[in-house]
Amino acid sequence: MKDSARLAAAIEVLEAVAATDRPADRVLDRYLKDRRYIGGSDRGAIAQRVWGVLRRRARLDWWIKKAGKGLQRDARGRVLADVALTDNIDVAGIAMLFDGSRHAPPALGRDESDALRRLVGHGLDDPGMPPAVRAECPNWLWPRMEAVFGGEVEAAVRALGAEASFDLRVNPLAGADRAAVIAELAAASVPAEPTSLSPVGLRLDRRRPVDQMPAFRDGRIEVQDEGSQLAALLVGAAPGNLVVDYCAGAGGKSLALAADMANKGRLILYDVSKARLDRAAVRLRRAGVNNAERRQLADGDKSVKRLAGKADRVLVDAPCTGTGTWRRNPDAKWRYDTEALAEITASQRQILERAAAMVKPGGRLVYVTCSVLTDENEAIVDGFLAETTAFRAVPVADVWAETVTARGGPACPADGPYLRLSPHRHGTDGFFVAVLERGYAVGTD
Ligand SMILES: C[S@@+](CC[C@H](N)C(=O)[O-])C[C@H]1O[C@@H](n2cnc3c(N)ncnc32)[C@H](O)[C@@H]1O
Repeated sequence: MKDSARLAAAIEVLEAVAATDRPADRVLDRYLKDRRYIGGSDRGAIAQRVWGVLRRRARLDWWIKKAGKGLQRDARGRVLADVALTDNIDVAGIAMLFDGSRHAPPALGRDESDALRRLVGHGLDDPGMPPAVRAECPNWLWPRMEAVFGGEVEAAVRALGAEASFDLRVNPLAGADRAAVIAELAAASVPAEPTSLSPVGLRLDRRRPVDQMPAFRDGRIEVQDEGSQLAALLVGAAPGNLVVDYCAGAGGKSLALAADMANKGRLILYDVSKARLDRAAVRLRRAGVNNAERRQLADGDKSVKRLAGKADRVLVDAPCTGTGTWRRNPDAKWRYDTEALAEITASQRQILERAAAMVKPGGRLVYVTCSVLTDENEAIVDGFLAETTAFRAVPVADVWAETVTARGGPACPADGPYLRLSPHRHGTDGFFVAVLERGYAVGTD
């Protein structure tokens, strides 16, 4: 493929991303699957441009505005600005790539050439950019990020948008042991190190097609961010427990809960999405889990009511804005606004209340999001606790000592009632975890 055809393909993918709610990685996968004739290095170049433009979007848009008329804030405009600002190439060179020939993008217009002339020679960063633009943060979210991260806000938000690490969880249910898996991967020339916080994780040097490896096929490893591993460990699921994973999705955390239960007791996966629960089934089978039930939620679900006051552990991995996963989904940050946030927080509060009813006296309700925003985290949990006397927050350092340090992990990196993980501090995706315990005596509301 010529460079011009790669750029045309990147523009097509970015247009498709803008036209759908599906995550960018799915859109890109589909695009490439439908075009199997595209070779490996071309795929890499297309993906690199697509991810680069998505990660640099705020700064590209700032330059597009500055360049005046000629470039639009759309897929073509952003790719043109990206080439001008990051490829060290002049306008004549860009015109050779955008020449309208077969497989190339349509030829440059005069206004486009003029606008590009105002960009060429500049780098992507500029001292005149507002901090939110420099950090690639949507404007409406910046004050919220400042409230969470204070003086570290720029470093924190930049890290949220940088490239993600690639982590695996080792699965003892399938007979895996961390040191043995490291040795096996090393023999296949895949360097892996133990994760620094999770006692059951491995960090690879970069993203790898692990689904081709025997350790993945026979369920000894799973792809899971270290932050997600920690959230699951903090649930403290134990053999013989009744554990409910109330927003189980495709089962990422259910797999980890099942491992902690050693296949003893009952693990119930709920979700509103049948497609996700179906994907969970495949993963549960591969991981050797045989004590899990999957249930699609419907309104007024009787099976939830039957579990009232029965569960030892209920995990609520709530649907959220995903600000903590921008490293993996850079497109997601542009999909929300204050209205969408208000809808999400209303649903989080409702889900937490429904899930709470299933917890038995002495049992625990664990609320998790992969967002760093106070609206979705402390505000939800504190609002819930303010209206019930049945639950109290267990300080996260206490839970961590029981569930992470006791398994060979380090001391808790946080104090206070809740845990907030973020890439700039912990090298994980952004996560929030609150552990609430139902008392035996006081209030049952
Ligand atoms: C953060 S994702 C779960 C990820 C999953 N726990 C994992 O570790 O892979 C949130 C899930 O909540 C589900 N969900 C959305 N609304 C829900 C509701 N009202 N009740 C239960 N689950 C819901 C979504 O379908 C989605 O799968």
